[in-house]
Amino acid sequence: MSGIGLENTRRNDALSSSLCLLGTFFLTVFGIKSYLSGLPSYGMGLIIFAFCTFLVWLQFQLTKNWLVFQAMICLGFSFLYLFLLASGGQENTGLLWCYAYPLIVFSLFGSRLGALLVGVVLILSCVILYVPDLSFVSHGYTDDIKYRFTGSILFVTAMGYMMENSRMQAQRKSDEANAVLKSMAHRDELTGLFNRRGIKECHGSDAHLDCSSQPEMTVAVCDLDHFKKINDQYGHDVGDEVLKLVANKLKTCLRESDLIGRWGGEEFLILLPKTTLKEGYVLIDRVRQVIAECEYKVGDELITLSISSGLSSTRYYDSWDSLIKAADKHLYRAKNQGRNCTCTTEH
Ligand SMILES: Nc1nc2c(ncn2[C@@H]2O[C@H](COP(=O)(O)OP(=O)(O)OP(=O)(O)O)[C@@H](O)[C@H]2O)c(=O)[nH]1
Repeated sequence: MSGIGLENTRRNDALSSSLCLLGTFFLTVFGIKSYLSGLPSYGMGLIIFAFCTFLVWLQFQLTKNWLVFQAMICLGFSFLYLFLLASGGQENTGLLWCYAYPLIVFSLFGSRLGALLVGVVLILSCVILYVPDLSFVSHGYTDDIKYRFTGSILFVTAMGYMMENSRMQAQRKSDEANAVLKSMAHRDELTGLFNRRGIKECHGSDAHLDCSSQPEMTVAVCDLDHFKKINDQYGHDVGDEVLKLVANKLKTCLRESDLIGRWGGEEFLILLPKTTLKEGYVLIDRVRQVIAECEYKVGDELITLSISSGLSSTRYYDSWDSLIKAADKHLYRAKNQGRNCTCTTEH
Protein backbone atom coordinates (compact mmCIF):
# COMPACT_ATOMS: atom_id res chain seq x y z
CA MET A 1 0.00 0.00 0.00
CA SER A 2 1.30 3.50 -0.81
CA GLY A 3 2.17 5.97 1.95
CA ILE A 4 -0.87 8.09 1.09
CA GLY A 5 -3.17 5.05 1.08
CA LEU A 6 -1.75 3.96 4.43
CA GLU A 7 -2.28 7.45 5.84
CA ASN A 8 -5.93 7.43 4.69
CA THR A 9 -6.49 3.98 6.20
CA ARG A 10 -5.07 5.17 9.53
CA ARG A 11 -7.27 8.27 9.45
CA ASN A 12 -10.37 6.19 8.63
CA ASP A 13 -9.56 3.76 11.45
CA ALA A 14 -9.07 6.56 13.98
CA LEU A 15 -12.19 8.41 12.79
CA SER A 16 -14.42 5.33 12.88
CA SER A 17 -13.24 4.29 16.33
CA SER A 18 -13.50 7.72 17.93
CA LEU A 19 -16.88 8.45 16.33
CA CYS A 20 -18.50 5.10 17.07
CA LEU A 21 -17.03 4.33 20.48
CA LEU A 22 -17.59 7.84 21.87
CA GLY A 23 -21.05 7.86 20.26
CA THR A 24 -21.89 4.49 21.82
CA PHE A 25 -20.67 5.65 25.24
CA PHE A 26 -22.57 8.95 25.38
CA LEU A 27 -25.75 7.53 23.83
CA THR A 28 -25.76 4.66 26.35
CA VAL A 29 -25.10 6.92 29.37
CA PHE A 30 -27.75 9.50 28.41
CA GLY A 31 -30.15 6.76 27.23
CA ILE A 32 -30.00 5.01 30.63
CA LYS A 33 -30.30 8.36 32.43
CA SER A 34 -33.42 9.30 30.42
CA TYR A 35 -34.89 5.84 30.91
CA LEU A 36 -34.45 6.09 34.69
CA SER A 37 -35.75 9.67 34.76
CA GLY A 38 -39.19 8.70 33.52
CA LEU A 39 -38.67 8.93 29.75
CA PRO A 40 -38.55 5.19 28.90
CA SER A 41 -39.29 5.40 25.16
CA TYR A 42 -36.85 8.27 24.57
CA GLY A 43 -34.21 6.49 26.71
CA MET A 44 -34.75 3.21 24.80
CA GLY A 45 -34.44 5.11 21.52
CA LEU A 46 -30.99 6.40 22.54
CA ILE A 47 -29.90 2.94 23.74
CA ILE A 48 -30.99 1.40 20.39
CA PHE A 49 -28.97 4.11 18.56
CA ALA A 50 -25.99 3.28 20.82
CA PHE A 51 -26.28 -0.41 19.98
CA CYS A 52 -26.54 0.28 16.22
CA THR A 53 -23.50 2.61 16.37
CA PHE A 54 -21.52 -0.15 18.06
CA LEU A 55 -22.62 -2.66 15.41
CA VAL A 56 -21.54 -0.31 12.61
CA TRP A 57 -18.12 0.02 14.27
CA LEU A 58 -17.87 -3.77 14.61
CA GLN A 59 -18.86 -4.24 10.97
CA PHE A 60 -16.12 -1.81 9.89
CA GLN A 61 -13.51 -3.54 12.05
CA LEU A 62 -14.38 -6.88 10.43
CA THR A 63 -14.76 -5.82 6.80
CA LYS A 64 -12.75 -2.55 6.57
CA ASN A 65 -15.33 -1.46 4.02
CA TRP A 66 -15.16 2.32 4.30
CA LEU A 67 -17.97 3.03 1.83
CA VAL A 68 -20.47 0.89 3.73
CA PHE A 69 -19.30 2.44 7.00
CA GLN A 70 -19.75 5.98 5.64
CA ALA A 71 -23.26 5.21 4.35
CA MET A 72 -24.41 3.51 7.55
CA ILE A 73 -22.97 6.01 9.99
CA CYS A 74 -24.28 8.96 7.96
CA LEU A 75 -27.76 7.43 7.82
CA GLY A 76 -27.66 6.65 11.56
CA PHE A 77 -26.46 10.08 12.67
CA SER A 78 -28.87 11.87 10.30
CA PHE A 79 -31.76 9.94 11.87
CA LEU A 80 -30.43 10.68 15.36
CA TYR A 81 -30.14 14.39 14.54
CA LEU A 82 -33.70 14.56 13.25
CA PHE A 83 -34.93 12.42 16.16
CA LEU A 84 -33.30 14.75 18.73
CA LEU A 85 -34.68 17.79 16.95
CA ALA A 86 -38.21 16.41 16.61
CA SER A 87 -38.40 15.03 20.17
CA GLY A 88 -36.46 17.86 21.80
CA GLY A 89 -34.63 15.28 23.91
CA GLN A 90 -34.75 15.39 27.69
CA GLU A 91 -35.95 18.87 28.74
CA ASN A 92 -35.27 20.17 25.22
CA THR A 93 -31.51 19.55 25.54
CA GLY A 94 -31.44 17.43 22.34
CA LEU A 95 -30.52 20.54 20.36
CA LEU A 96 -27.13 20.73 22.13
CA TRP A 97 -26.01 17.50 20.42
CA CYS A 98 -27.17 18.60 16.98
CA TYR A 99 -24.11 20.85 16.58
CA ALA A 100 -21.89 17.78 16.27
CA TYR A 101 -23.78 16.60 13.16
CA PRO A 102 -22.27 18.88 10.46
CA LEU A 103 -18.76 18.28 11.83
CA ILE A 104 -19.24 14.50 11.69
CA VAL A 105 -20.56 14.63 8.12
CA PHE A 106 -17.74 16.89 6.90
CA SER A 107 -15.09 14.68 8.47
CA LEU A 108 -16.64 11.60 6.80
CA PHE A 109 -17.41 12.97 3.35
CA GLY A 110 -15.16 15.98 2.83
CA SER A 111 -16.36 19.53 2.21
CA ARG A 112 -18.32 19.16 -1.05
CA LEU A 113 -20.37 16.01 -0.55
CA GLY A 114 -20.58 16.89 3.15
CA ALA A 115 -22.12 20.29 2.33
CA LEU A 116 -24.71 18.60 0.11
CA LEU A 117 -25.70 16.06 2.76
CA VAL A 118 -25.79 18.59 5.59
CA GLY A 119 -27.80 20.93 3.33
CA VAL A 120 -30.49 18.26 2.81
CA VAL A 121 -30.70 17.50 6.54
CA LEU A 122 -30.83 21.22 7.42
CA ILE A 123 -33.80 21.64 5.06
CA LEU A 124 -35.53 18.71 6.82
CA SER A 125 -34.75 20.31 10.19
CA CYS A 126 -36.41 23.56 9.04
CA VAL A 127 -39.51 21.50 8.20
CA ILE A 128 -39.45 20.01 11.72
CA LEU A 129 -38.95 23.42 13.35
CA TYR A 130 -41.27 25.63 11.33
CA VAL A 131 -44.07 23.49 9.82
CA PRO A 132 -46.86 23.48 12.41
CA ASP A 133 -48.76 20.43 13.68
CA LEU A 134 -46.54 17.62 12.35
CA SER A 135 -47.64 14.39 14.02
CA PHE A 136 -44.10 13.07 14.70
CA VAL A 137 -42.83 16.35 16.24
CA SER A 138 -43.15 16.61 20.02
CA HIS A 139 -40.71 19.38 20.99
CA GLY A 140 -41.77 22.55 22.73
CA TYR A 141 -39.31 25.14 21.42
CA THR A 142 -40.12 28.82 21.62
CA ASP A 143 -39.82 30.89 18.42
CA ASP A 144 -36.73 32.57 19.87
CA ILE A 145 -34.97 29.21 20.39
CA LYS A 146 -35.91 28.08 16.85
CA TYR A 147 -34.41 31.22 15.27
CA ARG A 148 -31.30 31.13 17.41
CA PHE A 149 -30.79 27.41 16.74
CA THR A 150 -31.23 27.90 12.98
CA GLY A 151 -28.69 30.74 12.97
CA SER A 152 -26.14 28.93 15.11
CA ILE A 153 -26.35 25.58 13.26
CA LEU A 154 -25.83 27.45 9.96
CA PHE A 155 -22.81 29.18 11.51
CA VAL A 156 -21.32 25.87 12.76
CA THR A 157 -21.98 24.32 9.33
CA ALA A 158 -20.17 27.17 7.56
CA MET A 159 -17.22 26.90 9.98
CA GLY A 160 -17.11 23.11 9.58
CA TYR A 161 -17.12 23.49 5.78
CA MET A 162 -14.25 26.00 5.83
CA MET A 163 -12.18 23.96 8.26
CA GLU A 164 -12.64 20.74 6.27
CA ASN A 165 -11.81 22.60 3.06
CA SER A 166 -8.53 23.92 4.46
CA ARG A 167 -7.71 20.50 5.95
CA MET A 168 -8.24 18.88 2.55
CA GLN A 169 -6.10 21.52 0.81
CA ALA A 170 -3.31 21.04 3.35
CA GLN A 171 -3.60 17.25 2.92
CA ARG A 172 -3.37 17.58 -0.89
CA LYS A 173 -0.27 19.78 -0.65
CA SER A 174 1.34 17.42 1.85
CA ASP A 175 0.56 14.38 -0.37
CA GLU A 176 2.10 16.14 -3.39
CA ALA A 177 5.20 17.14 -1.41
CA ASN A 178 5.55 13.58 -0.10
CA ALA A 179 5.32 12.16 -3.63
CA VAL A 180 8.06 14.55 -4.81
CA LEU A 181 10.26 13.72 -1.81
CA LYS A 182 9.75 10.00 -2.34
CA SER A 183 10.71 10.30 -5.99
CA MET A 184 13.79 12.38 -5.06
CA ALA A 185 14.83 9.79 -2.48
CA HIS A 186 14.48 6.88 -4.91
CA ARG A 187 15.64 8.38 -8.21
CA ASP A 188 19.01 9.50 -9.47
CA GLU A 189 18.73 13.20 -10.29
CA LEU A 190 21.00 13.13 -13.35
CA THR A 191 19.63 10.13 -15.26
CA GLY A 192 16.16 9.74 -13.75
CA LEU A 193 16.93 6.05 -13.13
CA PHE A 194 16.42 4.40 -9.74
CA ASN A 195 19.23 5.04 -7.30
CA ARG A 196 20.53 2.42 -4.85
CA ARG A 197 17.74 3.11 -2.36
CA GLY A 198 15.12 2.87 -5.13
CA ILE A 199 16.44 -0.48 -6.35
CA LYS A 200 16.67 -1.90 -2.85
CA GLU A 201 13.13 -0.74 -2.09
CA CYS A 202 11.83 -2.65 -5.13
CA HIS A 203 13.93 -5.81 -4.89
CA GLY A 204 16.23 -5.35 -1.93
CA SER A 205 15.16 -8.11 0.41
CA ASP A 206 16.55 -11.61 0.04
CA ALA A 207 12.93 -12.90 -0.07
CA HIS A 208 12.69 -11.43 -3.60
CA LEU A 209 15.50 -13.73 -4.68
CA ASP A 210 14.06 -17.07 -3.54
CA CYS A 211 14.31 -19.13 -6.71
CA SER A 212 12.24 -21.98 -5.27
CA SER A 213 9.11 -19.79 -5.07
CA GLN A 214 9.58 -17.46 -8.05
CA PRO A 215 11.11 -17.51 -11.53
CA GLU A 216 14.83 -16.97 -12.03
CA MET A 217 16.02 -13.36 -12.09
CA THR A 218 19.26 -12.28 -13.74
CA VAL A 219 21.25 -9.31 -12.46
CA ALA A 220 23.76 -7.30 -14.49
CA VAL A 221 26.30 -4.75 -13.30
CA CYS A 222 27.30 -2.59 -16.29
CA ASP A 223 30.16 -0.10 -16.24
CA LEU A 224 31.14 2.52 -18.82
CA ASP A 225 34.66 1.91 -20.13
CA HIS A 226 37.34 4.57 -19.70
CA PHE A 227 34.81 7.10 -18.52
CA LYS A 228 37.46 9.02 -16.59
CA LYS A 229 39.15 9.84 -19.91
CA ILE A 230 35.92 11.40 -21.23
CA ASN A 231 35.66 13.55 -18.11
CA ASP A 232 39.30 14.53 -18.24
CA GLN A 233 39.32 15.29 -21.96
CA TYR A 234 35.95 16.97 -22.46
CA GLY A 235 34.90 18.07 -18.98
CA HIS A 236 32.41 16.94 -16.37
CA ASP A 237 29.38 18.37 -18.22
CA VAL A 238 30.09 16.22 -21.25
CA GLY A 239 30.57 13.27 -18.88
CA ASP A 240 27.12 13.98 -17.44
CA GLU A 241 25.55 14.10 -20.91
CA VAL A 242 27.19 10.77 -21.77
CA LEU A 243 25.74 9.22 -18.61
CA LYS A 244 22.27 10.49 -19.59
CA LEU A 245 22.69 9.13 -23.12
CA VAL A 246 23.68 5.70 -21.82
CA ALA A 247 20.78 5.71 -19.35
CA ASN A 248 18.36 6.47 -22.21
CA LYS A 249 19.86 3.73 -24.37
CA LEU A 250 19.41 1.25 -21.51
CA LYS A 251 15.77 2.34 -21.13
CA THR A 252 15.04 1.89 -24.82
CA CYS A 253 16.90 -1.43 -25.18
CA LEU A 254 15.37 -3.17 -22.17
CA ARG A 255 11.85 -4.34 -21.38
CA GLU A 256 9.19 -2.56 -19.31
CA SER A 257 9.51 -5.22 -16.65
CA ASP A 258 13.28 -4.78 -16.28
CA LEU A 259 14.53 -2.49 -13.55
CA ILE A 260 17.41 -0.16 -14.35
CA GLY A 261 19.29 1.78 -11.71
CA ARG A 262 22.40 3.88 -11.33
CA TRP A 263 24.47 1.86 -8.89
CA GLY A 264 27.45 4.21 -8.64
CA GLY A 265 29.24 6.93 -10.64
CA GLU A 266 29.38 5.29 -14.10
CA GLU A 267 28.00 1.96 -13.01
CA PHE A 268 24.47 0.73 -13.71
CA LEU A 269 22.59 -2.15 -12.13
CA ILE A 270 19.99 -3.98 -14.18
CA LEU A 271 17.51 -6.50 -12.81
CA LEU A 272 15.93 -8.81 -15.37
CA PRO A 273 12.99 -10.60 -13.72
CA LYS A 274 11.77 -13.93 -15.16
CA THR A 275 15.01 -14.20 -17.14
CA THR A 276 17.51 -17.04 -17.13
CA LEU A 277 21.22 -16.30 -17.15
CA LYS A 278 21.42 -17.33 -20.82
CA GLU A 279 18.53 -15.04 -21.82
CA GLY A 280 20.04 -12.27 -19.69
CA TYR A 281 23.35 -12.66 -21.46
CA VAL A 282 21.66 -12.20 -24.87
CA LEU A 283 19.80 -9.09 -23.66
CA ILE A 284 22.79 -7.40 -22.00
CA ASP A 285 25.16 -8.22 -24.85
CA ARG A 286 22.68 -6.63 -27.26
CA VAL A 287 22.74 -3.51 -25.05
CA ARG A 288 26.55 -3.61 -25.23
CA GLN A 289 26.38 -3.68 -29.05
CA VAL A 290 23.88 -0.79 -29.19
CA ILE A 291 26.10 1.35 -26.95
CA ALA A 292 29.22 0.44 -28.92
CA GLU A 293 27.44 1.58 -32.09
CA CYS A 294 26.31 4.91 -30.73
CA GLU A 295 28.57 7.92 -31.03
CA TYR A 296 28.40 11.10 -29.01
CA LYS A 297 29.33 14.32 -30.80
CA VAL A 298 31.31 17.03 -28.97
CA GLY A 299 31.98 19.90 -31.38
CA ASP A 300 33.54 18.23 -34.41
CA GLU A 301 34.74 15.23 -32.47
CA LEU A 302 32.94 11.94 -32.08
CA ILE A 303 33.26 10.08 -28.78
CA THR A 304 32.86 6.34 -29.04
CA LEU A 305 31.41 4.58 -26.02
CA SER A 306 31.46 1.06 -24.66
CA ILE A 307 30.29 -0.81 -21.61
CA SER A 308 31.48 -3.93 -19.83
CA SER A 309 29.04 -6.07 -17.86
CA GLY A 310 29.04 -8.90 -15.35
CA LEU A 311 25.99 -11.10 -14.85
CA SER A 312 24.75 -13.43 -12.12
CA SER A 313 21.41 -15.04 -11.41
CA THR A 314 19.16 -16.12 -8.54
CA ARG A 315 19.55 -19.68 -9.78
CA TYR A 316 23.02 -19.68 -8.24
CA TYR A 317 22.82 -17.09 -5.45
CA ASP A 318 20.07 -16.62 -2.92
CA SER A 319 21.22 -13.49 -1.13
CA TRP A 320 21.37 -9.98 -2.48
CA ASP A 321 24.99 -9.45 -1.42
CA SER A 322 26.29 -12.69 -2.98
CA LEU A 323 24.34 -11.98 -6.19
CA ILE A 324 25.88 -8.52 -6.63
CA LYS A 325 29.33 -9.74 -5.58
CA ALA A 326 29.23 -12.46 -8.27
CA ALA A 327 28.09 -9.98 -10.95
CA ASP A 328 30.89 -7.62 -9.85
CA LYS A 329 33.42 -10.43 -10.14
CA HIS A 330 32.33 -11.08 -13.73
CA LEU A 331 32.43 -7.35 -14.49
CA TYR A 332 36.04 -7.32 -13.26
CA ARG A 333 36.74 -10.22 -15.62
CA ALA A 334 35.12 -8.33 -18.52
CA LYS A 335 37.35 -5.32 -17.82
CA ASN A 336 40.42 -7.56 -17.70
CA GLN A 337 39.47 -9.19 -20.99
CA GLY A 338 39.87 -5.84 -22.72
CA ARG A 339 36.49 -4.20 -21.95
CA ASN A 340 33.45 -3.84 -24.28
CA CYS A 341 32.33 -7.34 -23.34
CA THR A 342 29.79 -9.26 -21.24
CA CYS A 343 30.79 -12.03 -18.81
CA THR A 344 28.83 -14.61 -16.81
CA THR A 345 29.56 -17.97 -15.22
CA GLU A 346 28.32 -19.83 -18.26
CA HIS A 347 30.18 -17.76 -20.86
N1 LIG B 1 30.63 13.49 -15.27
C1 LIG B 1 30.48 12.67 -14.24
N2 LIG B 1 31.47 11.87 -13.86
C2 LIG B 1 31.30 11.02 -12.84
C3 LIG B 1 30.11 10.97 -12.14
N3 LIG B 1 30.24 10.02 -11.16
C4 LIG B 1 31.49 9.52 -11.28
N4 LIG B 1 32.13 10.12 -12.29
C5 LIG B 1 33.49 9.89 -12.76
O1 LIG B 1 33.59 8.60 -13.33
C6 LIG B 1 34.99 8.29 -13.38
C7 LIG B 1 35.17 6.83 -13.10
O2 LIG B 1 36.52 6.51 -13.31
P1 LIG B 1 37.15 5.09 -13.11
O3 LIG B 1 36.53 4.46 -11.88
O4 LIG B 1 38.62 5.24 -13.15
O5 LIG B 1 36.62 4.26 -14.30
P2 LIG B 1 36.88 4.35 -15.86
O6 LIG B 1 37.68 5.53 -16.25
O7 LIG B 1 35.55 4.23 -16.52
O8 LIG B 1 37.74 3.07 -16.11
P3 LIG B 1 37.26 1.59 -16.26
O9 LIG B 1 35.98 1.43 -15.47
O10 LIG B 1 38.35 0.73 -15.70
O11 LIG B 1 37.03 1.32 -17.70
C8 LIG B 1 35.68 9.19 -12.36
O12 LIG B 1 36.46 10.14 -13.07
C9 LIG B 1 34.53 9.90 -11.67
O13 LIG B 1 34.85 11.22 -11.32
C10 LIG B 1 29.04 11.83 -12.53
O14 LIG B 1 27.95 11.86 -11.97
N5 LIG B 1 29.28 12.67 -13.59
